[in-house]
Amino acid sequence: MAIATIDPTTGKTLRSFNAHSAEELEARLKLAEETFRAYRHTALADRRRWLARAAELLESEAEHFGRLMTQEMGKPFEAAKAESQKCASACRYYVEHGEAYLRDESIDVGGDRSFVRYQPLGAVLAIMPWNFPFWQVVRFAAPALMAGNVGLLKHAHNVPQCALALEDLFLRAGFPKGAFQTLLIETGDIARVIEDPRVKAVTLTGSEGAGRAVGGQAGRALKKVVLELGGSDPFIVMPSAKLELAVETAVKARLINNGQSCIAAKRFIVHEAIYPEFERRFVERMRRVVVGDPMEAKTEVGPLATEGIRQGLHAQVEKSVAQGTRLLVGGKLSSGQGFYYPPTVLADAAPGSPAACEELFGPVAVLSRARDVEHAITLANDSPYGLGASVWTHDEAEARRFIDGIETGMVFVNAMVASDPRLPFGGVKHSGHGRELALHGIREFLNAKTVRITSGTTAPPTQASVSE
Ligand SMILES: O=CCCC(=O)O
Repeated sequence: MAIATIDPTTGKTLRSFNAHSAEELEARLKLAEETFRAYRHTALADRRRWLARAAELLESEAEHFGRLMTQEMGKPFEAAKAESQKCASACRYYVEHGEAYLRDESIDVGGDRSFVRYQPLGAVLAIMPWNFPFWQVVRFAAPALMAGNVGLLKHAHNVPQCALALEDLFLRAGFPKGAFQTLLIETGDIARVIEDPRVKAVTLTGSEGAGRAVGGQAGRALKKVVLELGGSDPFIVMPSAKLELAVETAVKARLINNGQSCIAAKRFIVHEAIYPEFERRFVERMRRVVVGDPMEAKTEVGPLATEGIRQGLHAQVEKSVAQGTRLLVGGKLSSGQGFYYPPTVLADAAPGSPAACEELFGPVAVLSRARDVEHAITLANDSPYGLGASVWTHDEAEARRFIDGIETGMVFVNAMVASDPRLPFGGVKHSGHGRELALHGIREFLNAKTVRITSGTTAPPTQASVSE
């Protein structure tokens, strides 16, 4: 696929980029390795200073970065500026907590001194998606750079200007040349980079299919991999919920980022006692959503990122309806220019249809009814994915049951699922493995080295005591 900026509001190609030649790629891999050798010994105080400077730039240039994001993938401009600011908060989080997270950790084994020392691994390849073109990258890069790793970014083919701006950002913030580099390479070259001995680990945010490919390549090369894949998050509403707030949040949680977020709520599971009212209000609100130019402040939903995504989503909707799923609003392709898709509500997904089994990566919601808590949990878990879940109830026992019973990496009660630098982020099942952000995120790409220091004066342990 061409590495190019294609305006999703018009379909016009604005800028194209050549992929690196073999020599250029080799030079970048070499630089990454050489930089790591020195970078891993840089003072934590220096890394903190550079990261703090990156945060300042992300804030002061939010307008410029936001414009790039909107131009390349169509998210509303206000949300794009907020994304740049959120990146600043992730940098500041690791400025504040990184040093403590990297400290030796003592373990009391009685007598001897034992501890875990956390050491960086080296160059980490980050394969990142277009949907949050800054946030997905910075949430990997901030902890990785703080920990003394160096980053190699293979960004999505449709956000090259964001990718280059990120390399430039870290350089201007003061990080040494080579600490964070963008690789303009084709998807077909990723396997070669993963296999390269100078690359020590891989992180991917992307589709389930990409996860299988990259996870397989990293596995064959025996390299650590973090996979943050798709999701089909349930949004469960019980009778004790505040209905108005639940409906308002449901719409927001479905439409965030033009509906293209792994943690967007996609399946709305509503208790039968309140279902008719929920459906009425939800459909009414979805009908009124303002779709349009993402640069305009009043726009709630802009275009999808590519024509392929639009066609793929529409095919999922059409197939689901043909199989018996009810269509309540939307579901028609507009004839004008741009990759727009109308906010769409489906209900009672036909078994086996895309609406029942697949991730819908766009502004399409699927409603269903639950008889009680256990039925709601069964419906929620009836998905290959396990990323997040949002549960709306003011009954504490019910909330506890949902927290225990739902098979996801994250459960939010009376709130939509959202990432936060302070909270670990990641999923189970086909949503991937490993965690980003918080303490868990920085520890993913570290060698947790066990150290045990004895006095050197006692006899070696017997086999029996060693295996105890
Ligand atoms: O697409 C998944 C990430 C969304 C987020 O971190 O807010």
